Amino acid sequence: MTQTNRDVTGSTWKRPVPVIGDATSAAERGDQVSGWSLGEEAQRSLAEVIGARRDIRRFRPDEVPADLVRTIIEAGHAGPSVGQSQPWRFIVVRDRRTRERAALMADRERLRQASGLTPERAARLLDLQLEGIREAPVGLVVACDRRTPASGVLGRNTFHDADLWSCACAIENMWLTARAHGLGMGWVTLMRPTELAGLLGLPEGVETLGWLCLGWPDERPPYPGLERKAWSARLPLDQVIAEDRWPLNAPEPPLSGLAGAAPAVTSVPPETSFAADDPDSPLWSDLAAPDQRQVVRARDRADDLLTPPGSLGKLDQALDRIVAVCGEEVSGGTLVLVGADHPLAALGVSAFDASVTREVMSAAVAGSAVGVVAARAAHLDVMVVDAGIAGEPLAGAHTVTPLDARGDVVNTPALSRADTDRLIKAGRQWGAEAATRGLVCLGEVGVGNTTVASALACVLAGLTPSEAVGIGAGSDAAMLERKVDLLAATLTRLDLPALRRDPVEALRQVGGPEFAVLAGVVLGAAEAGAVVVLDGLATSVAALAVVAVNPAVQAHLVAGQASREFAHGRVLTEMGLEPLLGLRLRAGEGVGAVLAAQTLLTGLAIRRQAGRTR
Ligand SMILES: Cc1cc2ncn([C@H]3O[C@H](COP(=O)(O)O)[C@@H](O)[C@H]3O)c2cc1C
Ligand SMILES: O=C(O)c1cccnc1
Repeated sequence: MTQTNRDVTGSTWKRPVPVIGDATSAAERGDQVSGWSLGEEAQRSLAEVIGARRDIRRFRPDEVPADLVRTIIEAGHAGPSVGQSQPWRFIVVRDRRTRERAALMADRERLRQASGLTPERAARLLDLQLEGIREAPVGLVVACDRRTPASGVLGRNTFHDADLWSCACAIENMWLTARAHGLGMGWVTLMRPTELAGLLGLPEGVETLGWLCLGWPDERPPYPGLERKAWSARLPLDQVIAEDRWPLNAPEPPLSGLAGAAPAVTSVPPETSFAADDPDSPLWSDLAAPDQRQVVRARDRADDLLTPPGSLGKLDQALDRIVAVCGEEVSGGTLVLVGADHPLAALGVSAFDASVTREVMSAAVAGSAVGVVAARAAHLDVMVVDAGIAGEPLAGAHTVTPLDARGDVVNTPALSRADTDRLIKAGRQWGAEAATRGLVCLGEVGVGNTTVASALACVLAGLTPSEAVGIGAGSDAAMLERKVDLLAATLTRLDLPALRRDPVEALRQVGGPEFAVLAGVVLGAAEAGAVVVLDGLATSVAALAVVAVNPAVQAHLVAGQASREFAHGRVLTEMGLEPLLGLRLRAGEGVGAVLAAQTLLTGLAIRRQAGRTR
């Protein structure tokens, strides 16, 4: 039977066209099923933008106009969301300290990930620049407000995570829009979600999807960076398409990517890895990480060298850091060697008698201690500091000693608060002084101080006593056991979360004089525009106290080496620092820092003198 448009009266009526919503008729839609198309030009443009979208990790320092940021967020807000719930909230982060802290979280996580890979894969990962949080002038965090019960949102009762997918759609919209405008975006999920939530003060029930870096790109990759670096390849399309059902005999995932990846994080992450903001703290500083213009200029210069970019590996990464902080001209430096005795030594934690501290420090002043000889051979200056060595003040050394009674760490605080503050202050001045002569290398002497350093590592980096102790200058099995027991006893008298938020108090409770002075040196040198080269566990844990208060200081640090102390690696990871050398040193005295400085100075000479390509 043929259909007609006439009704029982034989009439045809005019179609009522709605004045709101869809005005098309069924007839129109049936006559031209592809009539909703935006046309070939739009299709071509869209395909072009999708094909040209890249994850950007290198940014120019130029500002992004606020209206452009808004345009991009508008595109996100135009995205699809489950039940039109619009669960996204866009946090625009321009605050320097917040961005520096986020960058530090990513540095830390990068090292944690590498530690779970095969050595070859780890090396490849560490060569990659994985994010540009510090560089990008804008950080954008998409947070998903999940506090609406899933049952209250159309379509979420069955797929609970559809709200998160909605946020991911918003991100893709923003990413494409940024690309169309010539802006680069990089999506960073290399950080612990709970740490990022803590950093941004997100309430319970609000989750982030990571951190988006936004800025003008300082790379224009024609294809994905991870392909360019031979990390992974795009899968053939047919390998990812199945018909009707999951294919039989399909290879097990992962089809590509992180072979041998680290297991997922299982330990409970700390609430926050940073100290409470306290401008009255003697470790507080207004220091900013190096200006991104300098960072990019340093890299621009390195890109011109007559050698493949990054050919010096880890050394190149450290050199980029130094050049960004203080330029290429640095050709010298100073070893700041700080010594002190420790009441803890009386508890049998060292293979050597406490008198060795004075002996070695006297040799340092005379120019024949191992660290000082190394420094002289590397053409570095030496500054020797007596921070509390039993007996007369050490002739020929700078002196700042505790005035109040000292404790053994295990049962009583190591220092008084007044002494801690004073020692930090003195170190800060010496650090500024040493900074005028180039690299500032840290060294220490103090019989028993690897155990003190372990105690600080427990407090500041969350290590357990058995993770924190090492052989020091030469412990045997019984001594190691005793050290673990003493540390365990120490921790029972402390309020660990409170101490973690107050690194000065940590230095006072479970530190000692050279740690406080070294922390001051780190801060003073960084503030004066120098790069500080760390040595072993003791110097590194002193630096950690400073970084916990001021994330910007991290950009001024180079980890000279990974020492024999197991905890050293963990402390460096906590600061997001990868050690330059791995010589299994257990010398102390700044030997590793000096050897690293020598290598760094050679690298700087290459940067200054090697052939250029324009
Ligand atoms: C002769 C001598 C010279 C040193 N120079 C540095 N250390 C290193 O060892 C000490 C820490 O190890 P522990 O905690 O096991 O006592 C610190 O003085 C450290 O700098 C030395 C140790 C000795 C014996
Ligand atoms: O790792 C260190 O810094 C270390 C190890 C042993 C002795 N002194 C220092």
